[in-house]
Amino acid sequence: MSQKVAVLGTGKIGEALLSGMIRAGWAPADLLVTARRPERAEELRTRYGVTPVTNAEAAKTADTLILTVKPQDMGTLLDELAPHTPADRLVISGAAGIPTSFFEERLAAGTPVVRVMTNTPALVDEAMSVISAGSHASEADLAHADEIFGAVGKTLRVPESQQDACTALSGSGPAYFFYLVEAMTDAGILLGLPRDKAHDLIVQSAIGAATMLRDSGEHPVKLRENVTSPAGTTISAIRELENHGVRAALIAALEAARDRSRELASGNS
Ligand SMILES: NC(=O)C1=CN([C@@H]2O[C@H](COP(=O)(O)OP(=O)(O)OC[C@H]3O[C@@H](n4cnc5c(N)ncnc54)[C@H](O)[C@@H]3O)[C@@H](O)[C@H]2O)C=CC1
Ligand SMILES: O=C(O)[C@@H]1CCC=N1
Repeated sequence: MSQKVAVLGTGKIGEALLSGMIRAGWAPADLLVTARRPERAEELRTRYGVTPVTNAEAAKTADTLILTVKPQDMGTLLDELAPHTPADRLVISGAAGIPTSFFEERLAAGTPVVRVMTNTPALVDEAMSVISAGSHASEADLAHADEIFGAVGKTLRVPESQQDACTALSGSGPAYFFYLVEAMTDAGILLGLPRDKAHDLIVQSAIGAATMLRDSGEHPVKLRENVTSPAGTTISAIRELENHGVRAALIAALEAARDRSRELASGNS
């Protein structure tokens, strides 16, 4: 019998995962979805051929439940699921901050829980998903999570104690790059370029730099040094970045993201 997987709270991340699983060969007939609004559930059925169900039906029917609601909505969802979820279901949480113990305390004793932090490049099969086991999750459970999230990009297993740091780095990471592109495009405007041309120049430079980081085997410092000619243009820009404390700002920013992830664990809204 085929294994059924349900995505509960199918918003941006849930849909990105669902669409990637289908691209990777999962049969839509084996995929269930839940959504708060009926129009959203119908949209998912039309777009992907998956079956919308209630949260309780998903818990009763699916072997694996992937919970992709906001951290602040997780307590309410678990209240709804707990009476209907047998202890042999694999529960995978995609929420920032919430520890596996939060789920273990609210579900039947012994329920296997896996915590995953993915990111939005799941939409283009370039996600970075970081996976950790709760106290009852087996190697087979982790392998199943690897298989699901492997459909949308790379996966990495880490101890749960590192999840908040990973959330700051790769979970939120794409936003920092989008922010940089936005700011550098503004700089292009200041320098007199039309916005669309500035955008294209920066995006292609980002793609080129990202490909070199991934494929060249060189350290980022070496790659940057190769761009930085003596008495040239790049070093003039780097001096301004250092003068404005950009490195320190990035370190502080990621520390703040890590701290916010920790706060979400206590249900802070
Ligand atoms: N957006 C991002 O870049 C990332 C988000 N995450 C995590 O993924 C989770 C989802 O984030 P997004 O997809 O951005 O949020 P979203 O708001 O797009 O999706 C959450 C969905 O859950 C639905 N929902 C809430 N309570 C429900 C319930 N009881 N039953 C059924 N549906 C319910 C909402 O209507 C919404 O459509 C969050 O926990 C977030 O921490 C993780 C990695 C990256
Ligand atoms: O901003 C957030 O809380 C979510 C989690 C990681 C990325 N987005």
